Amino acid sequence: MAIQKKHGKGRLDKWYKLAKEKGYRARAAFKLIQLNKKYGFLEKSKVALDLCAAPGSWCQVCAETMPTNSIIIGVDLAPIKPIPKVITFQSDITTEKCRATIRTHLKTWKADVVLHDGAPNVGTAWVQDSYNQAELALHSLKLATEFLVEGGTFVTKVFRSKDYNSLLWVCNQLFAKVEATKPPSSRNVSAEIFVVCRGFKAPKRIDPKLLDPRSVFEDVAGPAPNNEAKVYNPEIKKRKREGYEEGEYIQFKEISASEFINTVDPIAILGQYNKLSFEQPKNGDVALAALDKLPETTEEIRLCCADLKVLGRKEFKLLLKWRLKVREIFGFPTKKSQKAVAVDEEVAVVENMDEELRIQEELQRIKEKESSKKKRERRRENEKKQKEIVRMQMNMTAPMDIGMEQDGPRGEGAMFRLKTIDANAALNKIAKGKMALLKEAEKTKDYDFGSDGENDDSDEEADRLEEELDNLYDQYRERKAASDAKYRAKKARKENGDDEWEGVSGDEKAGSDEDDDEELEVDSSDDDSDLEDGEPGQKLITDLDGQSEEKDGLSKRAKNFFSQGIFAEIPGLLEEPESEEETQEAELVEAVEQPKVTKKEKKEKSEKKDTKAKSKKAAEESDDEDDFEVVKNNEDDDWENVERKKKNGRPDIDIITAEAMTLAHQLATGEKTSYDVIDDGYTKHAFKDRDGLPDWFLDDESKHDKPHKPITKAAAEAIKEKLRAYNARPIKKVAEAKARKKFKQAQRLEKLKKKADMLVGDDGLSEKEKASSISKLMSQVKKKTRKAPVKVVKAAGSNRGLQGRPKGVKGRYKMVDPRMKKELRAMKRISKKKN
Ligand SMILES: C[S@@+](CC[C@H](N)C(=O)[O-])C[C@H]1O[C@@H](n2cnc3c(N)ncnc32)[C@H](O)[C@@H]1O
Repeated sequence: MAIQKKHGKGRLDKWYKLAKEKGYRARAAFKLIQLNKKYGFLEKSKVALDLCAAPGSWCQVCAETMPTNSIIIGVDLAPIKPIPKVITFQSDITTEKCRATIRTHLKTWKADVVLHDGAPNVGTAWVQDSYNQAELALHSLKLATEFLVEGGTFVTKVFRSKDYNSLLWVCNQLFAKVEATKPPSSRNVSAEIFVVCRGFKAPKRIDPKLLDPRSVFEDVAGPAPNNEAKVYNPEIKKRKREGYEEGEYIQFKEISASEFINTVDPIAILGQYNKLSFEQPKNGDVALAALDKLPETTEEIRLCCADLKVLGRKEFKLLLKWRLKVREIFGFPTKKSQKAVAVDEEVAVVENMDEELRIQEELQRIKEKESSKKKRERRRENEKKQKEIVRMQMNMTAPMDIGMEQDGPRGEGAMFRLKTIDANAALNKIAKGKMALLKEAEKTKDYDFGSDGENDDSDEEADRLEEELDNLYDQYRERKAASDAKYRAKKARKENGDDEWEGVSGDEKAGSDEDDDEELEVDSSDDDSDLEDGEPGQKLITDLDGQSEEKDGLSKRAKNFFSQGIFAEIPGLLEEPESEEETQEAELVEAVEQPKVTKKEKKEKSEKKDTKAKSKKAAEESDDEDDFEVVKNNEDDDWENVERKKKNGRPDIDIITAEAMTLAHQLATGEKTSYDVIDDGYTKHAFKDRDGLPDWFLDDESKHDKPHKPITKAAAEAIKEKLRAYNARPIKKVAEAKARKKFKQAQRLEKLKKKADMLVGDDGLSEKEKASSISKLMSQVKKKTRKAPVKVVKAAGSNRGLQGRPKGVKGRYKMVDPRMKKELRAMKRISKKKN
């Protein structure tokens, strides 16, 4: 069966597109629209309760279909973004609290319609994993019985599972009409089915057992066992109608109706398949053609064959009877005919049955073996994934490792074999494993548009896996961000439009990421933020250091850095507003526009290339480590051995700066031409196709896809110098205290200046007087204001028990208790005596 791609361009089906067009939050909206078209329950409802409503497309449909001023209440584990005219809240529908909240919203009203589209395992409902779909549906039914008005409608989604019939039975006890239907927008391959229950009977008393998952799903008997199977294989176990295997809700199995007639185990077919098909295969099936034409193959039989998973006991009986009839017509052995033959040729029949039995057993054995092997494989894969997730949670691995370790059939990583994972149903298990991890992120996550949260569509599953991986990666980044002050500082600067390195190397920046700026980033960012708070001391640090203003188009830190002595010889470095990277870029553009190169320049270029190649070769010879590059120039000794140790796998920003400096130097001294720079720009990474690649992959790639550029000794020295300067800096508190002191001094000086100016401008004073007053002022500033000593006040007489300042005491004081003083003295005396 062709499964629609849900990734890239071809991922979205028509319902998705339509939902997007119409502004619905999920394509699930169309399921309700179609159900309502068939049964028309919304138009006449004034109060609707939507259980498991996130992201809210059903609420949207209710709001636009129900009469104005209707009351619509939506509840979900996940938050629902506000919808006009809809009351929404976050709660678990299986809890008492949820019930109470609904009650407060509904007050004394009753709901005309209760909707339930819940699906555990999906969306943010990880915590509810213990509840399966049927249990959730039963919980919603329980709420419906409490809030529905008599004659009201209840719509619920159910997966065709072993509990399906039990649930239907319970619905039948409570509603006048119960119909199971599958709207066209629900995919065929999906095991979901919608049960529309109309005419709520509103019984005065409901047996609690009726709505208790334990009793409902255990006590209600399944369809009666088939006797015919016993005839052929008395050993065969009692048939279990389990519906879809756990986690394999997406399987849709179809078998030809003629095979059902032929089989010796009709029960197995009825249990395992979804449909008995009357479609002729390409090579033709005579028996099927005949079967199709038989009057016994009635319309009812055909209907039953169309969807075996919704059949009840009665329908199964009907199909089995039909099979027997057809077998008789076709002359196949039946129970009756075998009995007749048994009278005449007893031995032969026994032999026949034995043979059949043997085959049956053999088949059963093979089947069991295969399924247990599959299970084992699945478990192993899940365990592996689980371990990886744990490792990732502990920051032991990058998210890219997940799913990449195994090679697919065509050599691709497991990551790209979403369908395989899907088919193995490993996804659900993985998802369960990641519950804890995802819980948090899922809480805040926006519902993915169009993925309406069913765990039954293969492409949705695949989409979910991808979403999960994306989420994991986002969480990984968030966690990193949370633990990484540098990252936060950088982010804050970015938001303030003050990203220092933006202009220096825009491209490098993406790759260099958060750790690049090292300590400098932390400190300076702190300073910056403090400055905003208006702390004078810190403002002073920047001001006094002369870093606060941007000049010449260079950022303050870059300017500071390039103003070091080492760059003095390089002409035009500070004046040039453009960074090296920008220059490169501009030159690249220029090169594209003017591709012609003069002969002289070409020659120059090839010479330079040779030199470069030589130096590279020398470097390669002496370098055998991946993250340690030694670059040497054979001609002069101006090159430096630089340890290109990366920080957390990312290139060091200092190295990048050094490379930029080197290039600037080379350009300034004419060692390199602009064409060399252009040339260097054409690496194998330059024109990489990044379309459709996930973020985490691109992020990781960008850490390693930068060609190493040479670094001169001078540049390396500058880096070392910079680091030395940073290391020599006092700790922040000391620096702050010093700065505060300086600031206060400056303030005092400013005050003094003002006063002195006033004195000078005072015409009533002689020059001598002016001079003496100014020198007085000066001495006052210099004089240290001594703090008055603390006055000791006895808490005796009128001061005893006094609260607040004693009379006649000015300045700082301390109350002392004379009795305590005496007692202390006495104690001392006694201890002395004892000694
Ligand atoms: C298929 S989505 C519902 C889509 C919704 N009908 C719409 O149109 O947007 C299934 C929802 O069931 C919710 N859910 C699952 N278990 C739940 C629970 N115990 N209580 C509340 N919501 C639950 C999930 O959070 C998820 O959002």
